[in-house]
Amino acid sequence: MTHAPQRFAFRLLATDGMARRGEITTPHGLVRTPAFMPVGTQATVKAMYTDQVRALGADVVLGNTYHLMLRPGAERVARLGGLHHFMQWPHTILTDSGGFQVMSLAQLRKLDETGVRFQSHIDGQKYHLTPERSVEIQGLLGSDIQMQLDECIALPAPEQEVQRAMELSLRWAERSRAKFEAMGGVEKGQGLYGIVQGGDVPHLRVRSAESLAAMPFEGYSVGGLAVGEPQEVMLRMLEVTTPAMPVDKPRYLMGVGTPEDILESVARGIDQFDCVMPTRAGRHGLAFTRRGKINLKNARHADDPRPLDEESDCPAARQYSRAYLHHLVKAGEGLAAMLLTWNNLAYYQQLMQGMRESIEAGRFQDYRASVKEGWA
Ligand SMILES: Nc1nc(=O)c2cc3nc(NCCN4CCCCC4)[nH]c3cc2[nH]1
Repeated sequence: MTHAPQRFAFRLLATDGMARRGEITTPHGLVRTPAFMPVGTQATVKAMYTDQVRALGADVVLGNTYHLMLRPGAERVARLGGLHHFMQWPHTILTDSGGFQVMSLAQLRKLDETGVRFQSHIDGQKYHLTPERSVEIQGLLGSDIQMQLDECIALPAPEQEVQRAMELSLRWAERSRAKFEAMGGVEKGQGLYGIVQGGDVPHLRVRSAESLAAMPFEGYSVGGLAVGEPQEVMLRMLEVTTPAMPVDKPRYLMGVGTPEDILESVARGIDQFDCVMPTRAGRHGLAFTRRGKINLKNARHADDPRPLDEESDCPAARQYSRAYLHHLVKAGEGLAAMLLTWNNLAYYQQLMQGMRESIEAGRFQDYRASVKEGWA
């Protein structure tokens, strides 16, 4: 008899203040939290092999419904065996639902109660993305952790606009959930996350979180942040939002962030993160290190024989001189993006591992202080 796959599960292993150490079980393995999820928008973590991403300690990578529905197409990926096989990543995949990317990338967008109509930024083809179609696409891709379709608005925005978008997202949460259950996602052990909206308005944040908590989502995202608001506004919204979220489900802060953003957000109860920062910055000559950021475009590195960080266990940080990396960046060599992306993802995963260990040991505040000292 075909044995039913294990159900999606989250175990809280330790807490230290609001910081949490947990473990998510998905159909493709375990996700250790706090977790940083490298972004693999078009079925690749840019400039990296999947084995390398795994070797750095990543348990999950992020894919995007918007990009993959346009190219190569969700049905085509399904015909070819699903996204895990297509990109040769046999571990957990989380996918975003497309709403955020439509609003930031597509042309001629029209949003209404049914969903969002738009034209592809690639070839102008017309699409109608609904909560149901977004879940269907994520199912076709074989995503282990799926997102509801939501409406994320830029900040600052008038309160009635924030309320309208938050209430629409709640109605779309219901429709996304119904489609996910009709497609058998629960039985497959996949998870669907509700996304908390509410902008920078505390009582709307709490209403959104409490309404979603009444629905049986496997996890909850905090959306509508990292959209141009100051860091202190983002952190303040976390302080009002995470206490209103279920304590026994994963919490995912979308699109965040810098190492400092992540440290401060773990301190306020967030478990999962994704951001293009380490990979995009790597392609633009920027290295994240324990001593802060280094811009390798800068001529001051031209004769510097030192590596980025001789104590790092990542070859990109330990073996190559800053002079060489500066040369590669100035020469526009592809190896520059490869080595700096490798270094940056290594740094982010080392930061997450350090947080996980410090929470287990009840020493998160000491770890947070020591990391910040290094940047000073
Ligand atoms: N479905 C969905 N809903 C959101 O409210 C959302 C909110 C988000 N906020 C961001 N911020 C990304 C910020 N990023 C920082 C580095 C440079 C590129 C932009 N990504 C997001 C993705 C999101 N996805």
